[in-house]
Amino acid sequence: MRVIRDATLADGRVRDVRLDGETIDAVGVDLDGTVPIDADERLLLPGAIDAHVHFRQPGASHKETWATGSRSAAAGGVTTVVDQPNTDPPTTTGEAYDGKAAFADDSLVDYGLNGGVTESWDPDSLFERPLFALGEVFLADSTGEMGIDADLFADAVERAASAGVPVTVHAEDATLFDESVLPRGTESASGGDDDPRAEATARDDPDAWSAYRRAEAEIVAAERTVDVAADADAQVHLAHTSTPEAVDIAADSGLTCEATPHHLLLSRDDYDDLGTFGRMNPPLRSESRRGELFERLVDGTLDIVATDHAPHTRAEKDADIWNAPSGVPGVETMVPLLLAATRRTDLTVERVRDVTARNPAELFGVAGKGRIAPGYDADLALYDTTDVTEIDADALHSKCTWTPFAGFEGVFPVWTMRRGERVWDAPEEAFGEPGGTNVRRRSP
Ligand SMILES: NC(=O)N[C@@H](CC(=O)O)C(=O)O
Ligand SMILES: [Zn+2]
Ligand SMILES: [Zn+2]
Repeated sequence: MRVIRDATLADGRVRDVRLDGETIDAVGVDLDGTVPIDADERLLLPGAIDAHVHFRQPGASHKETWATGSRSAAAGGVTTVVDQPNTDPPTTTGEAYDGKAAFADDSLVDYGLNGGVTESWDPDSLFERPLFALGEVFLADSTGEMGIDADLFADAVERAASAGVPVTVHAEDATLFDESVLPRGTESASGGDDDPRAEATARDDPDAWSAYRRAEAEIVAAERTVDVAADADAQVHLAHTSTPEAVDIAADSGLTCEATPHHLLLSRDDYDDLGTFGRMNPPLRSESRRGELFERLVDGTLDIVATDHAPHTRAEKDADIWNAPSGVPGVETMVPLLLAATRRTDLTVERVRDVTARNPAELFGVAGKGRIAPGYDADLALYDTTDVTEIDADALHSKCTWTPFAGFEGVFPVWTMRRGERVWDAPEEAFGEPGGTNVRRRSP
């Protein structure tokens, strides 16, 4: 059996980790084994579970594919991804689920597939499939225009609850967006010559996106989601919460929530550098809200970090703020950014382990993942925490070829293992073979 020698675990203990095929056999000191893999006291983390990615197939393979997206994941220490339903066709029927599952065969990492909700969804066939979760359920339009109304949302949450499937929610209330900042003639409320909105308030600077999809729209939608979850007695998770208020609402009411690296590390102050490449939903918030969100990462209030990896091409993003698509890539830079942050903030490596692996596995019930312990999958990534690099878009592997984190510090994995198989070897710049499996297809 192979033994990873002298790995430093997140809590600082130095241990050997013995592998039996795809599984961790033992964690201990001076373990016997035939094939040694030297960790040299570098940091060994459980492979991260990114519960929120958009890998764009079917329908938009010019932005990302399962092959490119999953390589980007592996090169960032992520060994499981959860794909969202706003593809083309949307994953709102059993047939669409099966179609996406065929694309996911190309995945280098393990995965879950979510089901989505639109007026024309087919819950009967959809819930026959092994959904990772129902979601993200869009309470406002985002990429894919899958925003739904309150009644359908309540129905969908009830269906999920009776099927025992968790629900993840994109919580923004479009009726609270500030249309006064829109240019004349763009939205439903805009009229002709008698448009009531003052010319002076219309904006076209990138920060206008944050002014438009303002924080209150998320906070109110989060509150409404709490009520819907309680009525249905459902397990509900708030996706990409961008405000400390929404995190607190979740924490106080039995919901769980996630934050993205971009909402934790970027703010409205960064539009000067990012321009329209900084447009995403929910949008970047004030620097003070960003700081309060980061505090909730550090202090344990936040349940998980997930990336909302939402690639669009450079050409697509290079438009005015009202026409650029929403979303930024992130699956490859999540763990590297968080590990680098442990060097200059109060964030601990144990917390990074928990929010990227242990907690997502526990709260979504992912069998056999999220821990370095006997019986768990050998999903592992090794990091040299003294090797801090400056993030460079050219060195990343997403098909979109850009990152909002260029120039940020990152600690990237030396290698990444998916169920015992090396899927990324940084010194060799070599990927393994596809072979990712659907985490909901195995017996618990
Ligand atoms: N976050 C985004 O701005 N965009 C996402 C959709 C989403 O998660 O809302 C995308 O798929 O492009
Ligand atoms: Zn979303
Ligand atoms: Zn998303």
